[in-house]
Amino acid sequence: MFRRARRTHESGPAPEALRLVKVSKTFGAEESAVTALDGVTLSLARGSFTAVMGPSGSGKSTLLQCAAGLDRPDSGIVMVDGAEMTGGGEAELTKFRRSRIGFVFQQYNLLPTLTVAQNTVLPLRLARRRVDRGRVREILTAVGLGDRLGHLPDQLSGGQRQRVAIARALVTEPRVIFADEPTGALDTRSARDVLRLLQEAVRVHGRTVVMVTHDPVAASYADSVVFLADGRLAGELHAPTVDAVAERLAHLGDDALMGV
Ligand SMILES: Nc1ncnc2c1ncn2[C@@H]1O[C@H](COP(=O)(O)OP(=O)(O)OP(=O)(O)O)[C@@H](O)[C@H]1O
Repeated sequence: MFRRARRTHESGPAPEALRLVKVSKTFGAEESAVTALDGVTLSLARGSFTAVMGPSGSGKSTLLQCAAGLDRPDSGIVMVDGAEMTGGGEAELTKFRRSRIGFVFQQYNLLPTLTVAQNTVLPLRLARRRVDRGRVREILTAVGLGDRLGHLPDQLSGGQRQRVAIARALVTEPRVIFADEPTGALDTRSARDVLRLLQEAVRVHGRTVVMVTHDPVAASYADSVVFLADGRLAGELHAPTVDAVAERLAHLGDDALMGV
């Protein structure tokens, strides 16, 4: 069962959208075991935009997958919007994801035989929720695709496809949107459009966004950056600039090389 956390004082800190407590995940067994996450504890406020960065293999995608309920940690607790996600069965987890979580992937993950509008409403259909066509048109217009509702994905550019994916993530009004390298396959200008849309989801619509990226420019659109190294948190940077992020990343590399 998903347990709802008891309310604490009204005047307490900003409500949390996401909390991870000592989350660990190991792949493989014995000699071939790889600890991808090693006791990660993290708390993100509602309405925040956080980038997750770190060297290749540091556990970023695993963190996102576990936090989003796409994978299960071996131990630890994941709470989304005050409800614990790590307890229930598969059906319950799916329901939980559909109601509270949106996803944006590097390769868009659109269904090729469905139109832009049909791809966008897919999460509503899967959750058997009502489709408000006016609202769908509004969301697609907001991402700059108001005149592409009937197009198929292969009639769109990469940037346009990613904007459909963002519309699809927004349509269920999720608490948290997880984005795994959302600009990894895009040119600079399309990447900027996508990052601005994610920023707008946070600033205008109060969503919480967690984005894995390798790119210091992309990370600079976030409110803060958390760094991972060897499956552990390795620092945080608020109001990140491109230079500050790049410098911190370079030092993470040094630490890894020195085996720190
Ligand atoms: N399904 C899996 N089976 C076995 N090992 C895995 C699996 N997924 C991840 N790993 C291992 O766990 C570690 C962390 O991987 P993860 O993909 O989370 O890192 P990452 O920081 O996202 O890397 P990258 O930046 O290269 O995408 C790596 O050593 C990886 O090889």
